[in-house]
Amino acid sequence: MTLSFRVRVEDRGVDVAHDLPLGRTLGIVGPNGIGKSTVLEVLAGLLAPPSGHARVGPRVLFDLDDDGRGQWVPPHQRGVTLMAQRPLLFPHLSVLDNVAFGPRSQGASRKAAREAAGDWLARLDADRFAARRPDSLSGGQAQRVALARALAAEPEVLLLDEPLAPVDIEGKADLRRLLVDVLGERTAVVVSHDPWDVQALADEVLEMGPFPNSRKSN
Ligand SMILES: Nc1ncnc2c1ncn2[C@@H]1O[C@H](COP(=O)(O)OP(=O)(O)OP(=O)(O)O)[C@@H](O)[C@H]1O
Repeated sequence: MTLSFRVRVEDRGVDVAHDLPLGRTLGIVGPNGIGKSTVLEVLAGLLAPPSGHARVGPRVLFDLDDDGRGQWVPPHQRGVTLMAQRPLLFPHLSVLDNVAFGPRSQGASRKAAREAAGDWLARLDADRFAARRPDSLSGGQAQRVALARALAAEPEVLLLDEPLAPVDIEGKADLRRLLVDVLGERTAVVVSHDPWDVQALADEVLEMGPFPNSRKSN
């Protein structure tokens, strides 16, 4: 069973395909502006591509022919969570309620959602921020909270866009270790500029080059 996709967004010069066995992590690398974030946005359902397909095992995320006809599943029904480059936390909610948002919107009771949020924050060593508002956090702290929020939604596929970019050099090694731990047996796609991060986190690498793309696996 795989996460298989072909993502084509011609006006952004993007045309890539990959088959990733479920439970593994794909690293996407390539120069600025080549379309790495675009691939994640399409998989998450935030950007509707003109054509192409993506499946998680037998489950279709989208499957569109060259005329754009076919199936397109909306973001909240995909079981796919994107942690974007800038952690987009809700400013009016506490850290705990930000993380509880995913389970809550999936139908968990307020108490159960908060418990799950507390557990994830503890696992990411961020439980001491639980009562704070996002605007009082540093970039690295906010990134841990954003990661806890993404994981608390229990996605089948986790997409991470430059997860270590806002973290300073001291915090990087710690967060990288946590990521290695939480990515474990998870199906994930990680975009990163940093070869160390890719080496540490990814089982396979998709290298995006000028259209048409080049590919490699390690
Ligand atoms: N919202 C948008 N509307 C139109 N074009 C966009 C939009 N976002 C990105 N692009 C264009 O799509 C192309 C791919 O951008 P994308 O952000 O996916 O690249 P990237 O590889 O993730 O870049 P970086 O490494 O700088 O984050 C670029 O040419 C960019 O200018």
